Amino acid sequence: MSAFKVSYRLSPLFHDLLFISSRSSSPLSLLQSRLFSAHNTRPSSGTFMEVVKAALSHVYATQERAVIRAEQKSYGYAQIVASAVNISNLLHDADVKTVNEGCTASGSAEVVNGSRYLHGTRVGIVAKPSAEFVGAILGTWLRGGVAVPLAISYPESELLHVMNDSDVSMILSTPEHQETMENVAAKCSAKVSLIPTVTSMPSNNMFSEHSREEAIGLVVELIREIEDSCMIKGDDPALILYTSGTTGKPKGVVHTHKSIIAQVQILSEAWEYTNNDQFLHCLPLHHVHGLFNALFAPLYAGSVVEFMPKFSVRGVWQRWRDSYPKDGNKAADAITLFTGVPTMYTRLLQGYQTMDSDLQKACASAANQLRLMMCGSSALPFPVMKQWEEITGHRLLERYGMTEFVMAISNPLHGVRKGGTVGKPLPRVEVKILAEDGSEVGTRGVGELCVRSPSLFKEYWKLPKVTEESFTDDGFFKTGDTVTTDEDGYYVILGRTNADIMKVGGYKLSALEIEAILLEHKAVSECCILGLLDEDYGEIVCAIIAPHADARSSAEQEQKPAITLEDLRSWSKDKLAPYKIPTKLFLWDSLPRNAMGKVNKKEIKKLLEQQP
Ligand SMILES: Nc1ncnc2c1ncn2[C@@H]1O[C@H](COP(=O)(O)OP(=O)(O)OP(=O)(O)O)[C@@H](O)[C@H]1O
Repeated sequence: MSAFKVSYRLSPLFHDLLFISSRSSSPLSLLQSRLFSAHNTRPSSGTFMEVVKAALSHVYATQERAVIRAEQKSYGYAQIVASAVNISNLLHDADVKTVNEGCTASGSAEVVNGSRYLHGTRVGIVAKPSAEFVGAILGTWLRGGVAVPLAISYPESELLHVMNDSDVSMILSTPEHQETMENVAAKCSAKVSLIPTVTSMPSNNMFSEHSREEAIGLVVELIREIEDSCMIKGDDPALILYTSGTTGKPKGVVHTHKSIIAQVQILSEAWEYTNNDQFLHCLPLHHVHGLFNALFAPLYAGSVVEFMPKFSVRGVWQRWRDSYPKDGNKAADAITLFTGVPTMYTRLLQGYQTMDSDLQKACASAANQLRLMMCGSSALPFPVMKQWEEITGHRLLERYGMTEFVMAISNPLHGVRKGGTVGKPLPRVEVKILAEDGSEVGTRGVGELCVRSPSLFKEYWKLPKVTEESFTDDGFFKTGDTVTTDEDGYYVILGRTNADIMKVGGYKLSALEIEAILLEHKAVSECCILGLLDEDYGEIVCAIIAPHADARSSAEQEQKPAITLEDLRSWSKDKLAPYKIPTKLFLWDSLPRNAMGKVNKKEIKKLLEQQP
C-alpha cells in the first residue's frame, strides 16, 4: 500500500475523487494542468492552501525529494500530505467538542457534503519537531481547526494555563508525551489522540511515478474541495501562539490563514529562500522564529527542513562538516541555511574554542560555505557577532520580530548588515516611532515602535480590550519596544519599555545598550542589566553577570570573585556615561533563560527586590 492510501473520509466527494485518482494512472502532466488551471481560474484563497500549492509547484520543478528530514529519516510531500489527511480524518471521527467561545469566526461546527468542519475549535499539538508535528498542524487546518502548538518543556501549571485559556478540545500528541498529556487533559476536559507515525520515504528517496501522481492528485483535489466548500477563509483563525510572558502573563496571539501566508511570502522574498535551500532546524516550534522563519516559509519556498530536535553544539558543527567535508566539496544533503537565537551562537563559539586546530579549520571552512546564517529573538551581542564573522566569514543577519506580527525589520540579504541594529522594514511592512504623547518622532528620535503589516495578528485570544488598546487608530500595532534609528535609517532596539528601559535619576537608560558594552569585558560571559527600585534615584542600574568559566576558575584559585563592582566600574569609565555604570553587581553561574534563550527580567527583579 502506498504511503498516502489513508482512509479518505474528508467528504464523499473527496472520497470519490481519490478513488478515481488512485485507480487511474493519469499522466503527471494531466494532474499538473489541473492544478495550474486551478491556479489560473481562481483568485487566491488567502489560506494555507497557497502554501500547499506553492509546495506542489516545487514538486513539478524538481524530482520528488525529501521536504522534511528528522532522525535519519526523510519525508516527501506525499507522506506529509498523507499524514495531514490522516489527522484530518481523525479529528472528523473523534467527536471533538466544537468550542467557539471567544473566537470571532462565525458559526459552529458545520457539516458540508457529509463532512464535519471544526470551525475554529482549538486543537493542541504536542510533538517534538518532526514530520508528525507538521502533519498535525496541516491536518488541523484541513479540518478547519485552530492549531495551538504546546511547549513540551512547559511545567504542568503553564500547560494547564495555555490549555484552559485557549479552551483546547483535543490534544494531538506523540506517544512519548501521552501520559503527561492525559493527566493534564483530564484537568481541562480535553481529549488526547495519538498522532499516527508518519511513514518515511523509501530509502532511495524516490517515489515511483505512479505514487507521485497519486500524491499530487490527492493534494489537487483536496485544494479544490476546500476552496469550493469555502469552509476555510483567509480571515479565519488558524493558529494561537502564546507569548513568552517576559513582560506579563502569556497571552494567546491569534494568527489567521491570511496573516500566515503573508508572512511566509514576505520572508521567502526577503531572504530568497528557494528549493535549493536546506535548513538545519534547532528551534522550538511554539514560537514564531522556529515556526515561521525556519518551517512555514521554507516549506512555502520548497526548501528542505532538517530537524535537530535538541540543539547540540557538537551536533551542529558535525552536521556542517558532513555537509562540506573538504574545501569545495558538498554533500547532496548539504545544509545551506541556519537561524538561531544569540545564545546558540555563543555556545557554538564556546564549543569551537575547545576543539583542536584541525577540527577548528574543518568547522570554520564548512560553516563558511552555508548560504546564510541568521540571528534574532533577542539582541545579538556585538562581540559574538564579531567573533562569529572572524571564524566563519559570516556576518550574521540580525532581524527583529514578535509573536504578534512575526518578523518586521531585517538587516539586508544583500547590502550592509550593521551590528547593533536590526536593519530596515521588510517588504510590505510599515513602521513608525511614536513619542509618549502619540506624536511621531523625527529622524533619530526615540520612542515606541509601531508596526502595520499584512502579517499582523488578528487579536489576543479572549482579550478584546487588550487587543483594542494595542493598536493605534490607524491600525499600527504598538510593540512596547523602545527604538531609534541610526544615521543610515537602520533601526536600533533599545529594549522592552517596561523591562529594559530604566529611569535612573531623571535619565531614561537602555539596559540593552549597557549589556552590549559589558559583554565586551573579558571576564563576562553573560550579562543582564535591570533597574532596581531606589528611594533616591527612582531606580539604580543593577548588573547580573555570569563570568566565563576560566575567569571563574582562576578567581577560585586566588580565592577572590571573578569580577568586583569596583573592577567593573573602573573598566566601564571610558565606555559608559557615569549615570549608566552599574552601582550594584551580582555574580551568578548562569542566567535563567527560557526556550528561546530569553531572560525574564520581571521575575528576576521581583526576586531581587524581595531580598533584604
Ligand atoms: N533582534 C532583536 N534585538 C532585540 N530584541 C529583539 C530582537 N528580536 C526580538 N526581540 C525582542 O523580543 C520581543 C518579542 O518576543 P516575543 O514575542 O517572544 O515576546 P516576549 O518578550 O518574549 O514575551 P511577552 O510578549 O510575553 O513579554 C520583541 O518585542 C523584542 O523586545
